[in-house]
Formats: sequence, C-alpha cells, structure tokens
Amino acid sequence: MKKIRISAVSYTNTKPFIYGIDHLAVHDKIHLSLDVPADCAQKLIDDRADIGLIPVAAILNLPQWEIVSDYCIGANGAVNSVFIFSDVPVQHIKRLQLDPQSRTSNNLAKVLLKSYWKLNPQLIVNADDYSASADSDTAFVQIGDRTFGKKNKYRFAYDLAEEWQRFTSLPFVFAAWVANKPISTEFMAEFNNALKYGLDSRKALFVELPHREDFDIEDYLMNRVDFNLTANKKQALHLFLDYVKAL
Ligand SMILES: C=C(O[C@@H]1C=C(C(=O)O)C=C[C@H]1O)C(=O)O
Repeated sequence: MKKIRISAVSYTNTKPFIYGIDHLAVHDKIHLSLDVPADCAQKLIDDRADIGLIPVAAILNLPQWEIVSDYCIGANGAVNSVFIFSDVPVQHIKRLQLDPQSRTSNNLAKVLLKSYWKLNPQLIVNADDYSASADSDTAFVQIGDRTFGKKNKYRFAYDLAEEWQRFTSLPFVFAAWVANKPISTEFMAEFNNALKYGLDSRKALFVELPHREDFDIEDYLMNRVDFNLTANKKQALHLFLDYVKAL
C-alpha cells in the first residue's frame, strides 16, 4: 500500500503526537517528516504531503482542505511559546520582525496590532538580524522551542494566545491536522486514535524528554498547549481566519 505522506511540526509541542504515532501500527502506513511549521504548510500547498500539522493561517493558501482530526496545537489563554519579545512596551514598538518559521503567529501578531492594540509598526520579513536587533524599538515574534527560557530576558514578553483571549474571550488554534485531498475514513480513525494515545501517554513521554532548568516542559505539555479541537476552538479558528482575510 502506498504510504500516506505526513508533515508534522518539529517542536516539543508535537512530541505527544509523535509518541503516539511511533508506538502504534499506523506508523507503518505513514511516511513522516518533521518540519518547521512554515515548511509543513508549504509541503501541503505543493502537494509534497497528504496531511500536515499546518499553521491554520496557511489554510487560506490551499485550494482544497479538510481538518481531519479531533486534535490540534491550541491554547486556552497563555501558551508560553508564542511571543512578541520587546525591550519597549508594545505601544512604542517601531519595527516588528516576523518569525520565518511561523505562519499563524505572524498573522496573529498582525491581527492583534491592527484590531486590538490599534498600532501600525513596520513589519520586517526575513530580517538579517532576526531576534538580535541592536535597536530597542525593534521587537520580534518568535514561536516554538527557541522561546523556551527567554521570557524573562526581555523587558516585555507578550504571549499572543493570552492577548488573543483578552481580545476575543476565546481560545486559539495555532496548527491543525489538515489534508489536501480525500483520505479514507479508516485511516483517519486509526491516525486520530494514535494522536489520542500519544496525548494519553504524556507521563511516559516526559521520562524521555530532556529536563530544562529554565522551562517547565511538563507544565507546557499538560497545561499550556491545549490539544483538543473543541467547538470553541473551531469558532476561534474561523474568527481568526476572517481577521486574517481582512488584513
Ligand atoms: C504554540 C505554538 O504553535 C505553533 C505556531 C505556529 C505558527 O505560528 O505558524 C505553527 C505551528 C505550531 O507549532 C508554537 O510553536 O510555539
């Protein structure tokens, strides 16, 4: 049987899902690659993958798409790995560098700047000095493991899932399992079950993960990232896509 090509996020937030896939028979039906979120999205857009854990903002670039699982990378309030890091309060940011690995959070930052904070800093894509500007008016968006332990290194760290919740009173969905073509319901049920198994096995996974003094990975994967794609999260997802379309 031809293997289903799956691109998943290479960050710690996806490790529970990978644990589930690696421990169940669905593993043998899959060709799995781990990529930064922007590449997960591009693989699905270019049809180099059949299913991806893709940044939801990239859904808008897919001619055909379907959410194929009950699970996601989401948050109910602060997620603790998606920030605008800044040396000045958001009102004083003049330039904002976007994260080359992100699609959703860059757009979330744009939505919050426009509609919540009502600010209009210059946005910089692919900055040469990304995340290391000497200029204190220049802030940056950053996602994933590169943010671990950095929260107290900048005078201001705006958690974008928390700011979104302040703005809309809703949770947020960063990435969802999306297919770009019809996939059999039998396979999707087996895959969904593996994702659930991974989430249910988080305690066993923690034994394998490296300990960090500067970041509480267990709290992150048990309490900050919220993996259930609930009705509330779907509502938030559609609202977010409407905001992105209006940018
Ligand atoms: C919470 C996170 O969610 C992520 C953020 C994404 C984005 O901004 O495009 C995409 C996938 C997720 O991994 C994170 O990576 O820290």
